[in-house]
This record gives sequence, structure tokens and C-alpha cells, in this order.
Amino acid sequence: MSAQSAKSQIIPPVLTDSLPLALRLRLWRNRLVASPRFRQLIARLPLLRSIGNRKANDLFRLTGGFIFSQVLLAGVRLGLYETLQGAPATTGVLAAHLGIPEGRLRVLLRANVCLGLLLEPAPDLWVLDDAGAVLASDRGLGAMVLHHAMLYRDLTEPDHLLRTAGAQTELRQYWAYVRDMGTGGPQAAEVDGYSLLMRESQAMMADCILAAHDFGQTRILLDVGGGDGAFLAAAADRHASLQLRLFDLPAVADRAVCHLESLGLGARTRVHGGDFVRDPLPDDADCVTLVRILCDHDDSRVAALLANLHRSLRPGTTLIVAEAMDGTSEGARLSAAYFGFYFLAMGSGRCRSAQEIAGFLSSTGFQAVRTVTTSNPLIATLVTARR
Ligand SMILES: CC(C)=CCC/C(C)=C/CC/C(C)=C/C=C/C(C)=C/C=C/C=C(C)/C=C/C=C(C)/C=C/C=C(C)/C=C/CC(C)(C)O
Ligand SMILES: C[S@@+](CC[C@H](N)C(=O)[O-])C[C@H]1O[C@@H](n2cnc3c(N)ncnc32)[C@H](O)[C@@H]1O
Repeated sequence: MSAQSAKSQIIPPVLTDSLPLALRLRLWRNRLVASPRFRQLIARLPLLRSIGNRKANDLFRLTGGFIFSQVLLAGVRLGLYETLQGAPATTGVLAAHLGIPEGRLRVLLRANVCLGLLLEPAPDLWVLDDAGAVLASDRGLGAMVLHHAMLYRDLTEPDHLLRTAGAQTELRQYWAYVRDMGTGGPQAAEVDGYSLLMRESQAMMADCILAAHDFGQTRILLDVGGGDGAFLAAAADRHASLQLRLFDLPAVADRAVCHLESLGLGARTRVHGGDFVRDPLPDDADCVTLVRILCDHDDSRVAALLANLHRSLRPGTTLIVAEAMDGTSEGARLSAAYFGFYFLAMGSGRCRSAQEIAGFLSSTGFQAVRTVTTSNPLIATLVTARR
């Protein structure tokens, strides 16, 4: 007996007669789809064949996903997309520039064409396709792809990761505040890596948030867990009279001071170092943002952080939670699947739905809780509320 059928026999049977009709239909359909003879029949019927092939391609996309990710990682590491930015190139030119033998490079280039990253308009001539053009122009995306190398190593035994709480993973080390929770915070050298990644990957996030919420009426904006200040800088760029406040761990706050000063924003900014769960937060802002913050933390810590915000902020202050959230759109579902495993490897946090986040805000005492969809739910959804 195969391991799979042995397992299905030890799961207690459900009384199928008592299941709702939709579920019984699903079980009937699953039995059909599982039958090789049914699939052979579908393959012979032209209209249904295309549905069958689409399902097969979807499953193949999952099966080959790791390989496709390695194609992308190789392209980013080699600087392939940057090299092709602005002009096409031949295999020979690329081989000399990237230091890869032509025959082997062609394997990478062809895979890139098949995956929608490059086009081959004439034999042995390569140019960026839409996705390659986005990658070449967005430093943050490239940085994300590079840092995935750690995640891939953490995921080599995904079943082990699922079974083992507190597994020692590379991502847990990388996100030093997860490892050092409640111990006064990590040292400067330990926050450099993730702070730079967050700064570089902020552009798409900030575009989404600033297009979805009008900060035109805001006088003072406090970004809690604001990292190097990249979100504040993007907001300041659009709203010339906005005053800026940032709160983050002391080692990150030091970086934010330098970064915001280097952008000429020093005079508009006050930066505070501390622990956002335990320390009082500045209370002079009329709007407070939590960008990619709640998702990092387990429920009890989210509740403690929101309670601290509620204690610290003045009544009437607007609170905005912005992060990738679980939901029904394709983007939200992709994010939920990605971040679900990302947070397992990181050892903390959860990708929550807007409803769950709204529930946390309401039960902490925040009022007028609202969900705001953005132009791209893959990147972020907002939940806003009033203290
Ligand atoms: C004009 C003519 C002739 C034709 C135009 C045709 C046309 C309409 C083409 C479309 C072109 C277009 C607009 C393309 C747009 C593409 C975009 C916007 C692509 C965006 C892709 C975004 C991606 C892949 C985002 C990936 C994000 C990742 C992997 C984020 C990871 C985040 C992490 C790990 C965060 C960590 C923080 C923590 C720990 C969770 O708190
Ligand atoms: C995922 S990053 C997001 C940074 C920024 N908001 C962004 O979207 O680019 C999480 C931020 O929360 C900060 N953080 C984590 N734990 C903290 C704590 N206990 N007190 C203050 N800041 C904290 C980290 O230092 C980091 O800058």
C-alpha cells in the first residue's frame, strides 16, 4: 500500500450524506478528475481539452516553480535585466559581458523567454519583455529576489518547517528583531541588511498607499516601525508641508536620522528610538502609519502593539495599517500563499485578512474601522481607523 493511501485510511471518515450539496458535488468531481480514463476522454474532446491543458499547465507551474525561481535568481545575480535595459543584445555580446559560455547562456536566455522575462525578436537577439523591463527598473524587486536565496535554503525541508516551532532558520537571523524580541533590540550591524532591503523595496508599497489614501489634510505623519524613513520620504515628496515623525528600534532610528538628513528632510523630521510594544509613542501626529508591521508579529504581540498605540495616541488620530493582506483577488491570494510560508521561515507573523485586522483594531477600541483596497492587492491593502 502506498504511503498516500495508508494515510487516507487513518483519517476518520466524514459522513458524506450529511455534507452540503456543493461539497458532495466537489467530491464527485474530484473522483472524476482523479480518474485517468476521464482525463483521457477530456483530452480527446477539443473544447474540454483546452480546459484540461490549462489545469495541467497550472499544476506544472507549481511543480516547476522552484526551477523558474532559479532562472530569475540567476538573471538578477548576473545583472542580465540591467544589461538589456535600453538596448537588445546578441548572445555573443551577452556571453562576453556576463562571462558565461554561449551554449550555457542560451539555456538561461531561452528559459527567460519561455517565462515572459525576455523576447527573442530574431535568432540570437534578446530584448526585455514587460516583466524583464519591470525587474530592470525596480531595484527593490531585484533586492527581494536576491534575499530569497536565504528563504530557499530555509525551505529545503518544508515539512520539517511545518512540524517544528522555533526552527533555527536564516530568515529568523536576518530579521533580527524577531530573534531579539523584547531584549532591548538588535545592534546596528544586525539591522543593516533588512533595513536596506525595506528601503529599496518601499517604492511600490508607497505608490500603492499614497494613491489609496489622501494625506493632503495631514499635518504631522508618524510612521511607526518606519525603518530608514523611505515611506515618510515618499509622502513628503508629494506633500510639501507635511511634518514627519518616525519611531523604530534605536539602531534603526539612527539610520533613519542619517537617511532623512541626506534627503534634505532633517528640518521636517523628528525620529524616536524605542520599543513600539512597551515605550510611549509620540502623540503629536494627526495620522499614524503601520507599514508592513502587524504581519511580522503573532496575535498576542499585535494586540500589545495596538494597545500601546491606543494608550499613546490622542483621540481623533487616524491610524492606517498597510501591508499585503489575505483576500479573494488573485493578487491577495498569491500574497497569502507566499507570505504564509515566508512567515513560517521567519518564525513569527501571519498574513491576515483585512477583516481580521479590522477585528483587532475594533477590539482595541479604535473607531470607524474601514478597509481601503489599493490599485494592487498583491502589494498592499489598507485598513484605516480613528483613535
Ligand atoms: C503601451 C503599450 C503599447 C502597451 C502596454 C501593454 C501593457 C498594459 C503592459 C503592462 C505593463 C505593466 C504596467 C506591468 C506592470 C507590472 C508590475 C506592476 C509588476 C509588479 C510586480 C511586483 C512583484 C513581482 C512584487 C513582488 C514582491 C515581493 C516578492 C515582496 C516581498 C516582500 C517581503 C519579503 C517583505 C518583507 C517584510 C516583512 C517581513 C513581511 O514585514
Ligand atoms: C518589515 S520592517 C518594515 C519597515 C517599514 N515600515 C517598511 O515598510 O519599509 C519592520 C520594521 O519594524 C521595526 N520593529 C520591529 N520590532 C520593533 C519594536 N519592538 N519596536 C520598534 N520598531 C520595531 C523594525 O526595525 C523594522 O524597521
